[in-house]
Amino acid sequence: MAGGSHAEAGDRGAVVAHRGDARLTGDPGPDRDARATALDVLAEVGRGRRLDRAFGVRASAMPPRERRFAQELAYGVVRLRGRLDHLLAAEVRGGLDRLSPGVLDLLRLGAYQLMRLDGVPDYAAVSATVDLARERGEGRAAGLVNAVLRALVRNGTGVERFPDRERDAVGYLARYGSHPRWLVDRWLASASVDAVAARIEADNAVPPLFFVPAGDAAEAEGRIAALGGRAQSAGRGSGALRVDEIDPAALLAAVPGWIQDPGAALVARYAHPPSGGIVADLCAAPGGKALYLARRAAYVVAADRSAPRLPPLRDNVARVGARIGVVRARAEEPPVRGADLVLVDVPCTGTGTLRRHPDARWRLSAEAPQEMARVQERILNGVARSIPEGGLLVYSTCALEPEENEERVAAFLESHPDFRIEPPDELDLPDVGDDGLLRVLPERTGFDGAFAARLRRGAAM
Ligand SMILES: C[S@@+](CC[C@H](N)C(=O)[O-])C[C@H]1O[C@@H](n2cnc3c(N)ncnc32)[C@H](O)[C@@H]1O
Repeated sequence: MAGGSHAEAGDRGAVVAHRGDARLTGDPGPDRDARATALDVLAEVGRGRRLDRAFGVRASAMPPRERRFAQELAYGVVRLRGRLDHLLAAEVRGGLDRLSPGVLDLLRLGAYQLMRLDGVPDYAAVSATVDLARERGEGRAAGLVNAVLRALVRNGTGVERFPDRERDAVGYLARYGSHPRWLVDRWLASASVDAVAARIEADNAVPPLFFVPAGDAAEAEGRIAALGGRAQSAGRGSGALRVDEIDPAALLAAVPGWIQDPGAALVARYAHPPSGGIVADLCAAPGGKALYLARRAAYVVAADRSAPRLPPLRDNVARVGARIGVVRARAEEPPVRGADLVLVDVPCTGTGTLRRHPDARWRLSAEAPQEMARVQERILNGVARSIPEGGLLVYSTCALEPEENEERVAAFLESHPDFRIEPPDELDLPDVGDDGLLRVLPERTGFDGAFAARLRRGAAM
């Protein structure tokens, strides 16, 4: 069973906390609602909707306890889909392909409760799933659901039912680790089984709640304690706090600051604009890095090409009261010239943030890193033209793939010999390598993965 209190970030940076120890209350009503909501969310994800959006819409009006249980179920099933399907395939005669999407989701939901939730007795998980099948008009499948889940109870859901790690590392990592095989193959091409296993374990963890105070950290910690929460530094120079035992909405209402993973915070910290300088953040929505940069800069221009992503960005700026102007613009046609520092936090595969967006692993294709690399190259080359002599350009992603990171930077430097890597040496950040690049690895830090290159235009002094 997953323990402790956790949080998942939504697309807009909104975070909903939940406990891994969600358990039956003795009142079947709320738990039934949570299971039904989780099933609706899974159906939407199956139709191609993003998990955070589907969950945000479906669960926003639920009472907190039911919402946490629904979140544990929906996020948990998506996160461990590969593991669940391996177990279910062994029990369903004829294979999973013969099942309708609705019945497959019901089985995943039931199997997840059997596998992960000690607080839900096996009999309750089975009978609640069978009841849900009947309610959903899947009465003809209720017998199958009952038989398959009972078989799982009998046969178990442990690691011994999966390919052996020594004999079939790819099979073990893909199935027990619940990651697509192409991604496992890709990572194993440049890292050991142990290293990939550690990354996969990090991806399958429920992310804690992290918060960046707008002002003094000690004061923020005091306010969090007064609210009954616990805060401690996330470390590694991120400036973020790990916060437990507190509802994110209560935290945001009472303490000036924003919710942000330390991996993302480290990109903004590493960017390190000149104190009192002008910054342009050209892929800014929903705005976490712009808010962080505004702590040091005199003014930040936060631009994004996406109209629907601008209102949440504006809301975040207004809530914190930061010196940030928001505009709609394409990075290739920057709305400001002559900034001291330009950040392009480009769209990417997001392979560093799979724990926060567990559905992304199933959406991505093996071609995605190359496809994203072409988009990133276009943005980076377009933005470079607006960087003045002596100015700084920071390129960043939340991906872990070399095509999107090191190879992009190498190709850029090759075609732009007037730029060079210039890390912020005065900061002493442990995730900056000897080559001056920032690499935040989930398996090393417990943070979301991130990459950044701080580039100066002009000859070395
Ligand atoms: C990784 S997200 C940025 C996250 C943001 N920096 C933060 O810290 O909250 C990438 C953003 O780039 C935007 N985007 C994609 N292509 C763009 C372009 N050509 N010009 C400007 N923005 C773009 C997307 O709309 C998306 O909001």
